Amino acid sequence: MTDDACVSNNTAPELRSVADHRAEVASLLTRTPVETRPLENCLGLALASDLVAPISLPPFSNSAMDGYAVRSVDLTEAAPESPVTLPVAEDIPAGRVDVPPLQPGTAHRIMTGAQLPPGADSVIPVERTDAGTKTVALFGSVQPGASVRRAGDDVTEGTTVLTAGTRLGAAQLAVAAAVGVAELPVHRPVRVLVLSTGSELVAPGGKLEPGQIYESNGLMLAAAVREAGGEATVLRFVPDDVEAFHAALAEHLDSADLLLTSGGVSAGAYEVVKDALSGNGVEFTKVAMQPGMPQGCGRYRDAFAVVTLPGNPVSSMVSFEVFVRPALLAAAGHARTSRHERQAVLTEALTAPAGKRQFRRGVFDPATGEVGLQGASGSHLLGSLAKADCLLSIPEEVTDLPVGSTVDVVLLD
Ligand SMILES: Nc1nc2c(c(=O)[nH]1)N[C@H]1C(S)=C(S)[C@@H](COP(=O)(O)OP(=O)(O)OC[C@H]3O[C@@H](n4cnc5c(N)ncnc54)[C@H](O)[C@@H]3O)O[C@H]1N2
Ligand code: MOO
Repeated sequence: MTDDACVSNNTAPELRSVADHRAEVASLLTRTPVETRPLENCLGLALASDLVAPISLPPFSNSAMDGYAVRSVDLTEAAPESPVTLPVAEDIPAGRVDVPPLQPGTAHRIMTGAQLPPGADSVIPVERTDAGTKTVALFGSVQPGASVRRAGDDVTEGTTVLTAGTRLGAAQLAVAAAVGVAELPVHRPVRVLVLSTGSELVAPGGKLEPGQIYESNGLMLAAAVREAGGEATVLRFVPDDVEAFHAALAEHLDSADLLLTSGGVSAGAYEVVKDALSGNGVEFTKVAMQPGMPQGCGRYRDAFAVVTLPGNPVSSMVSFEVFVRPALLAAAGHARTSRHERQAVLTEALTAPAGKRQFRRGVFDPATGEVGLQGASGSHLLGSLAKADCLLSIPEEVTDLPVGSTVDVVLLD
């Protein structure tokens, strides 16, 4: 989510703006240290310094096809009705290291990826030959360079192949391996302690009594942290004892960078998160946003950073997207901290509260550039959230959007 998506001067005066709260959350997390990891342990992490290619790719000129390495001048007269026949002097499978030069008037049988012999300038695919092994009939001419992958035509030795801050996904890890690098300097993942509170919560799989619900925020937030390249540990705490809450946190003081809580922060009589963290470095506030109004953040007893998210599942997830995800990515060294955003055409009318940035769930159609709403605005509508692939970001001053309006959408996948 870019800064522009949320900056507005039209925030309700008693509320903190989305941009201010996001900056506050981001300021709590410092850049994680750099460590060197084997490639297989780098998925999703950010590269800490530029990767300069120690070799070129391809490292040597090689064949793009299974066929015959030839000199194109030897085939100028070749045609389907009048093939040119050449002796097959060598067989070159991929991996052969002693490749003899090609003499004029001969062919080498060659496989995809095998070194092009000196003297050859092109490869004719086996389908355009009689596939002979002693002599071969070639049914057409070839251009110089045909079916040849030149040394260095992909990556040149000594050039930057990946820049610092790049997220290491499958393709990035593959190119590092292809240039022969076995380990990379990366920022250590941010370690997040995910805590959900609420005596109404029952672990999925258990039996529900009337008044109880299954716990879902802990799993959701831990998964969101992991998707953003962080490490998550989930803690569950039943809210009746502030001292027990502090004792539970004390066990993790040295092993977490961020405590992420959900629930227990609004105006109820039993708000353990608020009771335990107020006065211990955490400030609670209301942000001009819907869902996600009750928020809190700070530094717990000069140790880890704390972000308290509202308990309603959609509020929790949207708050994670807007405040926590960009901060986690920045702290872990990622150059790109925002989702892809674009403008889309609304297929149905909507209304939004004045003075608050509203995030509605939607489904975006990339073929038409249209977006439809997925469910109503209620912050308990987890079923709708699970079907959505984008958030519509509706500015603070906008209260009505008719069908056909242009709206900003944040793409979630
Ligand atoms: N009088 C007021 N009441 C409320 C206000 C307010 O300003 N004044 N704000 C409302 C808004 S907006 C929100 S959002 C919620 C936030 O409440 P809390 O963060 O204190 O969350 P809880 O009360 O603990 O829970 C809210 C809701 O979410 C469910 N929940 C909580 N944790 C989980 C979990 N881990 N897994 C699944 N579901 C969870 C919980 O059962 C409640 O239904 O407050 C409004 N009220
Ligand atoms: O503002 Mo609360 O976070 O929607 O329901």
